[in-house]
Amino acid sequence: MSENDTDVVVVGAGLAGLRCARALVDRGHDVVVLERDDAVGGRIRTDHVDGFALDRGFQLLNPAYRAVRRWVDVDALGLQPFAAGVAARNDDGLVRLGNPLAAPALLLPSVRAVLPRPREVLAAARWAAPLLRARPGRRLATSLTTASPRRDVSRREALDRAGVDGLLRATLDSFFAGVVLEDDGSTSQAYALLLTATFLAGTPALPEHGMQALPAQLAGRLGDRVRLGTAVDSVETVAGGAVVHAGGTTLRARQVVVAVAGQDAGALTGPDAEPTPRTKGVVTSWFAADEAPTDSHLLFVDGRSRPSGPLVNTAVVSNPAPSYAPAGQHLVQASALLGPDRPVPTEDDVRRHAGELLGADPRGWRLLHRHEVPHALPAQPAPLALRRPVRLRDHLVVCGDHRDTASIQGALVSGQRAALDVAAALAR
Ligand SMILES: Cc1cc2nc3c(=O)[nH]c(=O)nc-3n(C[C@H](O)[C@H](O)[C@H](O)COP(=O)(O)OP(=O)(O)OC[C@H]3O[C@@H](n4cnc5c(N)ncnc54)[C@H](O)[C@@H]3O)c2cc1C
Repeated sequence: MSENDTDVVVVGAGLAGLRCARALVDRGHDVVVLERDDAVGGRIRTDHVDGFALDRGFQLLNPAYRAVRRWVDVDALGLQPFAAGVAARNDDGLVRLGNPLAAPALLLPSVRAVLPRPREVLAAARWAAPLLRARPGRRLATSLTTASPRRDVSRREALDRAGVDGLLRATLDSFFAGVVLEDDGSTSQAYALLLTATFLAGTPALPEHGMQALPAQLAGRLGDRVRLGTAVDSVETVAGGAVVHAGGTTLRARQVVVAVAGQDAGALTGPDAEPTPRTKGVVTSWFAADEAPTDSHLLFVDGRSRPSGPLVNTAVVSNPAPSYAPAGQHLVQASALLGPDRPVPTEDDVRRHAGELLGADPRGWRLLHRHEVPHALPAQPAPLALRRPVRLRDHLVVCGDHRDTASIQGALVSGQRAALDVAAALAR
């Protein structure tokens, strides 16, 4: 045994790798985490520009995620909640729809928006009915996916079958486009319902010091077990363990956990890796404004019959999250889909569309930065595969959001599952 030997090497310090490492350390194992980048967080990083906090791609933390409630000190993050709803620009103006239980101020606007549309409301209720039918006492995710896995269809098909159209369809479609990063309705209906339940259970928010505070908190408990700036070149399983090559260093461990994003995993796990998951991209433009374009704390979407594009959503982030902008300044995010057939939109188009949705003149806004994230999320088509195996072979385990749901919740759960599998193997 060389001096480098350890029980477990975890490759990657995103949420999955950090959760996995922490669970193993708590069980008394020696763990080393190797991270390629100069900080932990993976897809959850925050840049600080001219006093503004700019997350690398707009995203929100829902404190209702079970994994977050269980493994994150939510109070320490100083969460700043958005309003629990959306503002949809439609052909007649702006409507505000929300969960009145979480945001009582949205009760009247929501009632006003849906009252003239009883048929649409009934259809939307039909679409969401499986949420009500979920068996009491079972986890919703399990209920939705194991009750009738073969019946899971795309969210487009489910909405069509339920007859959802008009304003509610346009609002649901544009809202989901920004969450699951596709606007063709290809995401699993079971996953769309799971997300809906999570949005009803909790209000998405931003930590006081930016989204990166979340992985930073998880890493803080690991101390110098995390080695930054260490890109792993290869992982080799050998008799009794695995060997990890990183730069000039070789590390031998009894178990290795590859906790990198799905599109990068195959290069390290070798020929028996699962097929690389299809990913979806997003580009977020961040603007500074001297005047708040609106005082709303909502996310704005395009619910018009002919959306002008290119944005899936926009928001004045500093309204709900004042810590994201210096005093007297305002921060606007504007996000568009990114992919092979979705090039980065021009700044003029982004500015125009954000101005239309927010009902403001965008000409004075200053572009602070544009984050292009081509592999933001693994696709979640139907039928939803909720729990993919984490053990690839003896001494080698994988985790990451590509093993569970494409979310903060999924990444944390996959890390925990990997840790339990590794702990069991170490005990043998
Ligand atoms: C723009 C955007 C918006 C999102 N919005 C939401 C949202 O609102 N709500 C939600 O729940 N989820 C959201 N997500 C998804 C969520 O952020 C991810 O699911 C989660 O962060 C994935 O964590 P992970 O640990 O699986 O992977 P990653 O974060 O990708 O971590 C993998 C780590 O491995 C490292 N690595 C890769 N290769 C190597 C190597 N060879 N050697 C060493 N290290 C390596 C990487 O640097 C990285 O740190 C969003 C994601 C993005 C990008």
